Amino acid sequence: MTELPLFDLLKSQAADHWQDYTRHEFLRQMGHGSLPEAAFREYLIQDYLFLIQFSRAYALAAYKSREFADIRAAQDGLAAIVSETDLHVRLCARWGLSPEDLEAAEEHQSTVAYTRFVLDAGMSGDLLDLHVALAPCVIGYAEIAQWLAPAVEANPEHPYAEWISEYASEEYQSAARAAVEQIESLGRRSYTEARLPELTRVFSTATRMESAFWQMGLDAAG
Ligand SMILES: Cc1ncc(CO)c(N)n1
Repeated sequence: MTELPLFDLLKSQAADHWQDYTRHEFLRQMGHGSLPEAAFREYLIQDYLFLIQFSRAYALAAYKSREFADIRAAQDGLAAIVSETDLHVRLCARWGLSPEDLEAAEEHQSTVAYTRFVLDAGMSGDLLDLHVALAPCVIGYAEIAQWLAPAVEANPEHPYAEWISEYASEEYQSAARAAVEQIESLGRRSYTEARLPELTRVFSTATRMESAFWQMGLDAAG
């Protein structure tokens, strides 16, 4: 058993990386509304490709499950990811990009690195390893949106209102709470202290890959 809930323990082990990810320069500029559209556009196109691979990772979580409770958690995670892509399709349509255009885009190395890392962590490990690799994604975005939401409340014309509101929505926030609960549930069943270094490595790597994903957007705007 751990003293802290497992998710909090992992977050504290990776505190510096978590801070870099959830308070990244990309997000500061987004919050101020000064993020160049080119940065957001590159990010959003790559994120669509990212979500295809993340859907596969949730499907892998279903495959790795032995109980319906875990299959349902994977199904709910998969459904949340698939419905998240409506945002991407809607926003990209304004730039004249269709879902086919998005799917035809070339994957950036940051997208390949992050998604294949998560899939590999899941394939080579057990269900807890996989959910730990998935955790920074949904839980981090929920935290980020809570941080940025006041900027939208102060300015309904905020250029990134739609994106921020999506992740601040009750639906997304509750998906993030379910992701924490799933980690705790798996932790109760299969966490041992001997697993902490490897779980920390998986969690930290995924968190670092999230920062690299924001950086890819910033780099695209020069
Ligand atoms: C890179 C990345 N991380 C997390 C999320 C949240 O689902 C997302 N859409 N993209």
